[in-house]
Amino acid sequence: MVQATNLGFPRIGGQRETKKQVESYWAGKITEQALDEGAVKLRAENWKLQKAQGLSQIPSGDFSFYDHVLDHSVMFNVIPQRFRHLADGHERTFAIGRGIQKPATETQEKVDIEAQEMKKWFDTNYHYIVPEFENEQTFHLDAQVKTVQEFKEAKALGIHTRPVVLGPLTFLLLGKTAKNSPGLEVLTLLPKLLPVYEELFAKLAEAGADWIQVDEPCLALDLTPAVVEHYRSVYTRLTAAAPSIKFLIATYFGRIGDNVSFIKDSGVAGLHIDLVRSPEQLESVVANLNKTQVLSLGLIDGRNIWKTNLANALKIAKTAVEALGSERIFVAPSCSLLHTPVTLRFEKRLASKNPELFDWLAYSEEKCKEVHIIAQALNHGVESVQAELADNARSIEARRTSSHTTNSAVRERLEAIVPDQLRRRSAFPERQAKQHEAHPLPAFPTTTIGSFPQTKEIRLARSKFTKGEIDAAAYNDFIKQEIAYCVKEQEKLNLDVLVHGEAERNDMVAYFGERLEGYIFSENGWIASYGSRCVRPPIIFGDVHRVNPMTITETVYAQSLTSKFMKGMLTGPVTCLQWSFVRDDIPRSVVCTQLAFAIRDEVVDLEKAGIVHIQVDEPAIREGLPLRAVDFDFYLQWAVDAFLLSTTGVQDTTVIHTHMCYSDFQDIFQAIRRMDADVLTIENSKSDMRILGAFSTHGYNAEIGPGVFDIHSPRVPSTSEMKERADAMLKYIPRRNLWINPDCGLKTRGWKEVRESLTNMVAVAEALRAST
Ligand code: MET
Ligand SMILES: [Zn+2]
Repeated sequence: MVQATNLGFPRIGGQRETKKQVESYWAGKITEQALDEGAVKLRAENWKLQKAQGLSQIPSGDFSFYDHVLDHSVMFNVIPQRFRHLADGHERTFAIGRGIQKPATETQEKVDIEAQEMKKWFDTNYHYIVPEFENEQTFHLDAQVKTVQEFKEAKALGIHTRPVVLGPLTFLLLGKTAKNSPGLEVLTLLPKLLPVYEELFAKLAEAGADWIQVDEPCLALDLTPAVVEHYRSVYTRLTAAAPSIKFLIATYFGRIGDNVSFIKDSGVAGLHIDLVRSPEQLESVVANLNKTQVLSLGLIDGRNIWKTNLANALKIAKTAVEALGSERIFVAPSCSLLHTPVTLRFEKRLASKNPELFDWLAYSEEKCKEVHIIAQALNHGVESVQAELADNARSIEARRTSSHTTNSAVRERLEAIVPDQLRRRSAFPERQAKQHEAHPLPAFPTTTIGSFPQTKEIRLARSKFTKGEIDAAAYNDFIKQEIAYCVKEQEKLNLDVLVHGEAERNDMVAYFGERLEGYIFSENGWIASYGSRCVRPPIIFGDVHRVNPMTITETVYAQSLTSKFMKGMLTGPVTCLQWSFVRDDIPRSVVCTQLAFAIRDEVVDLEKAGIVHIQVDEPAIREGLPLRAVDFDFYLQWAVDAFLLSTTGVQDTTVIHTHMCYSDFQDIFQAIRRMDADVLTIENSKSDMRILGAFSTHGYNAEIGPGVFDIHSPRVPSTSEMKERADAMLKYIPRRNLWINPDCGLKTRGWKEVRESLTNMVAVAEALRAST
């Protein structure tokens, strides 16, 4: 029998219950016990729901309040030095993720601990907390052993689950070394780490687990033969130590490639591969399995919201069944459904207002159903799911032939691109001279990345407006007041290049999507981004184009309130692409170019309206980088071209800024240079200056503002700590090129901390100017 399985279910809850509870807990509104009870309830619902959709292998241990990588760090006692004095429990886990700051009281000294570094999870917009290892690292299982607990919890409900564990190699490879342990090779920690994994697996076996899913997404990366050799020895050892357990190694987000070589003799019982991203790998993987190993087919896209073409998926599955036999086949989503919204059940508006498009969608719940249908068809013949397959075929055909997805004017404009549309008029040095002369600024100019606190009041006004409780005029007035307030605050802070604060934007991509043709919006399509934060990616279903200006009114109004420079703020084409659910019927590069034209039109209009500084954010450009080096160039070519297309329509004196955050930029260094921005503000505050080394070695000559403080943490950075960072930056960056700014937008923070942080930040610039 082919098994219908899943790799992981979203943990946020169909109506973001987890997010709401975690945030209430942080705010002191609910107790730790209530928080735990909420989670128990949600896990039970998720398991039951997956069962009801017909899955036979359901994951457990995939839940998390904050981040599953952080949970593994905690479970294995990988606690950075600065958090070790805190008692174990949620409080400490959250502290590692968010940092903590408490004022001194009579009985207690002040607490001020920086959060642990956060990074993007492979090529997704999910962020994980980076494990930090040191030379003297010890590992042991914590008292809770979350994975075992959750397995038992499901068992008590009568649901036998497949526990999910992050594999030891990926866990180590995703980590970084602590400051006190430079040069530590993380894989040398394996001998110390593996006994703890053995203990964990023994505990799971004792609790009754038979299959365990071990996630090793690093297998989709380019690995050296030495690392693959580690895979071989690690899994040979782990499987021998747990003979009653069947291990399923899960890879996803790309092809396993030659790394598959260790699987055959490693003792593992099965392998999961992503056949959505890399359908071509099926044959070679089949050839590399031994005579009993199971192949889990990732046939349902875990990264997107479109219905699966079940006929196609079934065809692939049948080839696999013919090769291996049905006992050796699992059907599954391509990766954990963490990256897909929970259920279409609450998409009421889309269902009634846009039934055509609604019919094309499948969220996690519906994807579980698709897995089941494929397994049924394989086990009991297509007749057994005739109606489901027919309905799916009808829906796929309707989307394919819909008249709403193509626009011939857009297609023609794309055909007509000429090279001049991809370059500025002069090279950077010449532009810089002209810009400094035409629009002088003090040395070490200060600015922010764009957003200011999205307060309760702002959210309330927006929600009233959306519900029709206030009209557009009232809402626009409200936004104007917010802009005025934000401008005034920045003047008081004495910042040099101001922003309007983005009060009118719920989300930096959705805001533009709502103003572009080709996009549509869900009501409840939330996915986890970091910690408790969720995002609701807009959906690109058709050819994208701009009908009207999108940001001119707000920017021009903001400029009218100040004699300082007002920076226009736009989201770049690659980020719009990356943070949307993108149509899968034309290449991503084409969609990206369509977006680039829309942004280009806006940039040109901002310039016409007298705006001198224009920022086109591309925080997601690194995130879109393919996982394998051979695929880099192709992506970077079209992605950077799209950025250039969007930004080069202006005169030399117009200052183009871009911003990037939370990724390893070293890999795309040449591409960043080719983007040819005049000013690059980049996240750096938690990365220990690693990026700056690359900027100086590779000779980056444009202006740059490596963030001097981390905006994800509620703590207020002191002037001295930021000054220290800025001094270190000056070792790499010439004085005339250094900007002083936070590492990202401030929308998640409160005004009080923002004021305090920026006061300290402006003091850094003043101190730098005073010192020669
Ligand atoms: C994730 S990057 C955010 C950039 C945006 N302009 C902001 O300030 O919020
Ligand atoms: Zn950012």
